[in-house]
Amino acid sequence: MSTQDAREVSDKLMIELRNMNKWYGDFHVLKNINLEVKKGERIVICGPSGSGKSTMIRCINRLEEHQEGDIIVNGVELTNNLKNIEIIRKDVGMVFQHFNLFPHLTVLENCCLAPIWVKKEPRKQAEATAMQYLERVKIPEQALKYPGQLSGGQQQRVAIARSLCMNPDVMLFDEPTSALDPEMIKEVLDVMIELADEGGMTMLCVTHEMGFAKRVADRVIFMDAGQIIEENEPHEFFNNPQHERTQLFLSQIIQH
Ligand SMILES: Nc1ncnc2c1ncn2[C@@H]1O[C@H](COP(=O)(O)OP(=O)(O)OP(=O)(O)O)[C@@H](O)[C@H]1O
Repeated sequence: MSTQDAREVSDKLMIELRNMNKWYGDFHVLKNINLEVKKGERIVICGPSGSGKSTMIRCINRLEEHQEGDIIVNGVELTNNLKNIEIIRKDVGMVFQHFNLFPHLTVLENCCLAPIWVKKEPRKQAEATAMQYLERVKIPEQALKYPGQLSGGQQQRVAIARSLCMNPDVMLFDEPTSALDPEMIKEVLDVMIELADEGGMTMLCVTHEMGFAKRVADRVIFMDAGQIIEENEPHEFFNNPQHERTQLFLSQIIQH
């Protein structure tokens, strides 16, 4: 565990992937994935382009279906018949590379949509909660603007606030800074670091921001060609990578 905070990781398993396999047609994209994530754990997933990182986290959120093995989220086994989709949508928040905000809704409306329609919260309560989270990501003054009127960094902070409004147990981040201009990356990473430091939230982040990984991750997972090749706590992962594919990957990326 990171030494920067006193956050506890509980023994409760929040996510379990057991011998999980997925194909796109004939293409075997995820090969026998086994992963256990404890409540409150913060995991960074890295690896070369096309190695299956996004597909793996999209399976956890039911945006993709797996064909073999088990995925259990917060004690609920995910089947491919959409039966559990509502539970997963409430428990698991996701932040995407391209923000995925609704352009025709204001920031506040974007944040309130799911709490009102999925959780059946009264509008006033949903708006009050949304304003709290917009304050937390430091853009309450943008509440009545439309996404197109905001910078990329601001839009991504709205996307994070929107996810938090559902009060999820797990947050999945799929390369949340890779579509941002360099000067906006820090403002988004700072929000993610704050969220991580508060503790309690289980976080899985696909990112190549290795400074972020060193700062907040309890565990770094390296994927290549659809497999988890190596995992370790950050200091060991970066200073003593075991697998030659990990060594090659780390030698090719910029580390801050
Ligand atoms: N809907 C799809 N149909 C067919 N193939 C797909 C589909 N989505 C992804 N793939 C392929 O699956 C592989 C894994 O893709 P994925 O996006 O999970 O990788 P990644 O590690 O997240 O890559 P990146 O870092 O570039 O986002 C890639 O070869 C990709 O082309």
